[in-house]
Amino acid sequence: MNGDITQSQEWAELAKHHDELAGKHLRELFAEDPGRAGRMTLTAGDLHLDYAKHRATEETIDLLVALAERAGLRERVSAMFGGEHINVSEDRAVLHVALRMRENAELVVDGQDVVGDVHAVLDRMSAFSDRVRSKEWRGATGQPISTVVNIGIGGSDLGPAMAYEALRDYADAGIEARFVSNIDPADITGTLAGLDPATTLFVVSSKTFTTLETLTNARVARSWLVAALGEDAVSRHFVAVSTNAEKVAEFGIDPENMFGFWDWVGGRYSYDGAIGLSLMIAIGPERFREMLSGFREMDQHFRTAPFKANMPVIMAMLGIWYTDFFGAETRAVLPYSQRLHRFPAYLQQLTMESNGKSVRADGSPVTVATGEIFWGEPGTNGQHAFYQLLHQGTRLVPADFIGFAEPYEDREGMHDLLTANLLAQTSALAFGRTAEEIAGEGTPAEIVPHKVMPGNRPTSTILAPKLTPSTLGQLVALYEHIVFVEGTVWGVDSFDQWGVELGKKMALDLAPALTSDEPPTSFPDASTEELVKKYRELRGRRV
Ligand SMILES: O=P(O)(O)OC[C@H]1O[C@H](O)[C@H](O)[C@@H](O)[C@@H]1O
Repeated sequence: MNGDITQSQEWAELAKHHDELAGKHLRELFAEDPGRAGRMTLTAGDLHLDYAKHRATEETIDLLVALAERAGLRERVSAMFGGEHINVSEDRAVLHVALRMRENAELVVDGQDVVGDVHAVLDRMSAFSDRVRSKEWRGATGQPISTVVNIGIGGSDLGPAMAYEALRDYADAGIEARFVSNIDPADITGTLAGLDPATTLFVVSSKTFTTLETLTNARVARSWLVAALGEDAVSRHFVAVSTNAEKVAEFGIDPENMFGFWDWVGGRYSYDGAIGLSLMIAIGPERFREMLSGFREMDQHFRTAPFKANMPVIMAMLGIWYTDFFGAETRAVLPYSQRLHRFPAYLQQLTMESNGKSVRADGSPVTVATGEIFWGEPGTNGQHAFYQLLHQGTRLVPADFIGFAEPYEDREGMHDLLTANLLAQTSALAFGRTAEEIAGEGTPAEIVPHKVMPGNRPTSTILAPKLTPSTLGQLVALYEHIVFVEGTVWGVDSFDQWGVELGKKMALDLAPALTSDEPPTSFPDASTEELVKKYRELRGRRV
């Protein structure tokens, strides 16, 4: 819908329903309807979702689905998959879903054979990965590659870094991947530590190939390599992933060794394409394609399942429910999988860069909160750190718990203990413990209030058989589509990120004030002036 969805009948009905439901405890909801535990579940591909522990009834779900309909979600989904320019502020199509379409699918957008081009790049990536993995590709001294270093930031780092960590059990060619992103020199220093230039391959990943951090790190890596092996070694040790062939050539990387993508893939939606090259080298093209089939499975589900049985739609609409009706500020993502330890960080960019917007796609201001704040850590570590606030704090923090039935490798029953923790936490969060229950255990009266567990804290539980390339793809696509649905309801452009531009430009403008021999004379503001002076003083520069 155009305009302000909060003015719709559907929104008003949800507001009214919220007034009726907000005072109800999950204990009551389960007592009134014990069958909800069996009914409020969904399956998509290999993922099983339990959403019974939400402060919602079937009526809530109906009303939320009606809101999604009202927002025009159906048409928006067709528009995205059909290649319409739904990224309006940049006048671009939004086609990360094309990165995993089957080779025989057809999609021509703005005169471009999108699927053909995607598969041509995938084939080149596969051929290159195979050469590196089979040791046919050799470094300048004739030695095979043992470490791939991805140099990128944001979407050109978080995706492949998260996925490599998630799938490192599948890295079977003896090739380690490392990731460097920060312009803090400590990052590249740590990344290069212990590496042998002769066996190191750098993948410089940048959609624009203009990003300060990435180009700076790439230059440092280049000097490190050249110092050891000479200028001629560069072409054997540097490849690039970018949409900008000209800048890649300018940097001195042979366009033959560049893997492309297109402006219709947003950085944070890009690791299932060429940005995933370092991951593909580590786990192999076959596993990478299994991951793509997982993405595809979720795409298919999202596209075809009725909204009431649609996992991304239900999870997204529950996100709207808590954000806009309960006033929740954040959403925790708690993977009970050490391998997913970078997943919350990855989701932070995916969700917050996409939906952290104050104006709608047409430029008009939004009238409700947008953009959930995602955060989290793997269980059980989080339990021993911040779960106290989740259980007994004053804030409402809806949480997504993610678990797997099979470990890649178990040790003395540890995996079952891990899962027992997940289940215990969601149960305690939902149902808590009353003062009577605690007093009944003989707890002294003055301690009882401290031990009361209020409960009524909502969670989703996602269970999958095992963390594999395919289930990872399903999981990532699930959240991509959650972002899409929420963005559609809020009416924002989930595919631009103008808010990060100003800071980047100001950093470039400010750099000379820090480094100049002469004390600078102009500053953006009085506070920054003081800080620049303090910094110069601490660095021993003239003030
Ligand atoms: O891939 P690049 O062009 O180097 O961009 C890297 C990152 O930088 C930007 O500041 C954007 O906010 C991100 O969306 C992007 O992923």
